[in-house]
Amino acid sequence: MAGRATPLVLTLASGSPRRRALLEALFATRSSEALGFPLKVVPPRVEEAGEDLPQDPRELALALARRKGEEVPGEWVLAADTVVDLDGRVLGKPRDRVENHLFLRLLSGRTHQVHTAIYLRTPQDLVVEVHTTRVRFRNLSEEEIAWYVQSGEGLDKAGGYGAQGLGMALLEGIEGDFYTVVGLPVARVFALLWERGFRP
Ligand SMILES: Cc1cn([C@H]2C[C@H](O)[C@@H](COP(=O)(O)OP(=O)(O)OP(=O)(O)O)O2)c(=O)[nH]c1=O
Repeated sequence: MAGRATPLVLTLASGSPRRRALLEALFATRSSEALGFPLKVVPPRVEEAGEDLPQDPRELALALARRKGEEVPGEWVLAADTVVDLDGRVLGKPRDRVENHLFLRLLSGRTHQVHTAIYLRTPQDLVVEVHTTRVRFRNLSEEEIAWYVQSGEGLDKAGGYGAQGLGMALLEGIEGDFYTVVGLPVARVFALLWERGFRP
């Protein structure tokens, strides 16, 4: 249409339904516009393991977010990676229910860190940074852990739990941004987009 700028589209380089839902919530005011929804989702195909990856949990999150973002074409591209860090030990997505149980036993009664790295490529620049939130778990009984694990909720999530779901029952407290735990520091992403002229 003459005189009207082409609306900007952000490509989310992620297969995570959580990241998608958070961005959709952020962009909700645009959902009814004839201009179209400013979000496109392209899950990256990357290997999230390998000897060439850093051991340090924060560096690992940064390397993986970068790897995901570089995989996906587009002018405005956002990728992220979330790592659960228990005193330097990385707890990824549990392989199965047995490992999920083990992870929760490790997390029980202790404080861990959740690092979410973001990679934002824009027409102007590239921002790669990591955000950290501290999460404290209650003392969990074996029975409680078994109850949670059988729900299956933790299986596709770093550390084996979802703070936004049933996992809320496991938490004693959170210090920092909640959305960083769930997979995307939304307010920071919003600010970065806004500063660069992208209006969600
Ligand atoms: C700790 C925690 C993690 N998670 C999720 C967020 C991420 O989706 C996932 C961590 O795995 P990631 O590898 O960061 O993301 P992903 O594999 O789900 O998606 P993609 O790589 O395509 O972007 O764990 C929660 O949903 N809630 C939580 O409380």
